Amino acid sequence: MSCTICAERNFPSLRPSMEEPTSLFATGCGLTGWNIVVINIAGLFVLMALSYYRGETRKLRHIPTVGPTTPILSYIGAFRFIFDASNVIREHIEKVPNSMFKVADVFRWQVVIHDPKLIEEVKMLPDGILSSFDAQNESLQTWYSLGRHIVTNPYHLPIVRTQLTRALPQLVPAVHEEVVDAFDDFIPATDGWTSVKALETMMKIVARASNRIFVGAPLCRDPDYIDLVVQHAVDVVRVGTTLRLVPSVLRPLLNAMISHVPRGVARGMKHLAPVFAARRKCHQEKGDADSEKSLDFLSWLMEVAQGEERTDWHLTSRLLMMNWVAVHTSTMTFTHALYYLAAYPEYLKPLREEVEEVVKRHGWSKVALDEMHRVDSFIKESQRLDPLAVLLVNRVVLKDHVFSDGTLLPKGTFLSVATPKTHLNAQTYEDPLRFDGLRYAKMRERALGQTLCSNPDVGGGSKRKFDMVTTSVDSLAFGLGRHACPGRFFATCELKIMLAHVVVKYDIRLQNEGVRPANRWYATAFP
Ligand code: HEM
Repeated sequence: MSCTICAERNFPSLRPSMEEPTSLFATGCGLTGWNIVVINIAGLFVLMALSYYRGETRKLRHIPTVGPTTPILSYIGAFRFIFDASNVIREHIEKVPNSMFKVADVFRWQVVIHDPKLIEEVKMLPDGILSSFDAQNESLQTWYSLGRHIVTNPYHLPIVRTQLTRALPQLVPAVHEEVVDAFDDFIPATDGWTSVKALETMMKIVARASNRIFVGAPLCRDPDYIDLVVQHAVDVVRVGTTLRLVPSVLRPLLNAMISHVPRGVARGMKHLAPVFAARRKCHQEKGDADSEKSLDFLSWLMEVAQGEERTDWHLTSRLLMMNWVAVHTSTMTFTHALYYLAAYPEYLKPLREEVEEVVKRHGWSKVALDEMHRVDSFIKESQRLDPLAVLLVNRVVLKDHVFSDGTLLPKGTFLSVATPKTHLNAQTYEDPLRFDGLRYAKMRERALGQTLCSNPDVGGGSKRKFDMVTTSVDSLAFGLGRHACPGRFFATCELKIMLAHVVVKYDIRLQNEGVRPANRWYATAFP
């Protein structure tokens, strides 16, 4: 797949190859299509019998299904779900428009909610009824693939929510510097067009920019470290998806046999141990009052970690996990936006004008990013049409719960929210299938105009309502409710800097001009 960043201003060109899939999961697990089929067939029969006799089908009989529900036949649906989840979900929404439904995943039934009223209910339900952690663990066996210390002690979450988000005004210039350097390294300026593999190149740029605030420079530029953080995430997913195929009693053994994760942590320690040692030494000499203390995630982790979490091994594994949640998600999101930009180059001019005008007034700062409404709108519109997954907001029901439409979801049910229904709702979004890069900027202006007309003193709510960081039933790309992505404030800054840099520095076009490469999904893509 391809885009080009071009000659007009002596700019280089960015042109990813046509064969490159847009879904990381398609290649990311390191499994070929046939491997996936063989593994799934092997696991299929064991799980089919187990799940059927565990009575899951019986317990969820009252939830409509499109297609067969009997054992064996339901697995035809499950295989379709793996390779064509997006269309399976859309078909279900069309055929069962007024109620939740269930789809056969290879490993279980998955109940899908798409009615906006019920999605609001999901958002409000407490962790005691709907668990996000159990859903992550179930999908990717995080207990094994990441380690139980991460699952049982998620102390990184408040750090992402508070320290990272609050430090953004200080961090933005550093992220901008890293983005500029990384683009110069990977797509150096030339007089002509340069062909670039988008996903692969953006992955390295995102990994560098993210690690500038995770571990700081110069480590964020070390090619072996960058290769490790990208590869580690792939290993975690490969291990997690494979472990799901065997009964729980066999998982510790299989994990010990197939996991590369401990090897990844050991490789990471080679890079990180000297950094930890230097930071500890500095702390011993200067104490808490050190005014030159590094402002990065590693420092916050070292400050907050308790007990065994303070060891090099635990700190390294937590930093690799942060890379796992941050780098692939941001790369996928940015690559989609880049493809839209390449497919609709008419947006280059209005985006460029906005960036140049705002940067002239505020420099490359957080204030400037907050004023880049067109850039924000462009990425958000891309997320609306191409979120990370067709099903998001994954939760496990911990206690039997009756929804307001009278549907009972028994304990143990795996539920998700379908993105197409609300993201493509014609009542919210005019001409919803069309890509309109300035859609949210226009919606914001309209709402702000109306609010200011009715009361010139208000308008604060409208100001942020259409921003990328704001989650709602109509904008599910970052999830919803108390477990909505806490890293979205940082991710938004990083991706806006990247897009703003691309539009002022490059021209861009697709190898196959005007034709946006088709998406490829593995199951529902990212959890
Ligand atoms: C564009 C980039 C990103 C996208 C689209 C994205 C999307 C998501 C989604 C959909 C979820 C699940 C939300 C839910 O279930 O309701 C999530 C969770 C999470 N994300 Fe992100 N994410 C991105 C970047 C990041 C970054 C950069 C970080 C860290 C700096 C991060 C940290 C996390 C964490 C820690 C969770 C788990 C939250 C919890 O369990 O409460 N994400 N993300």
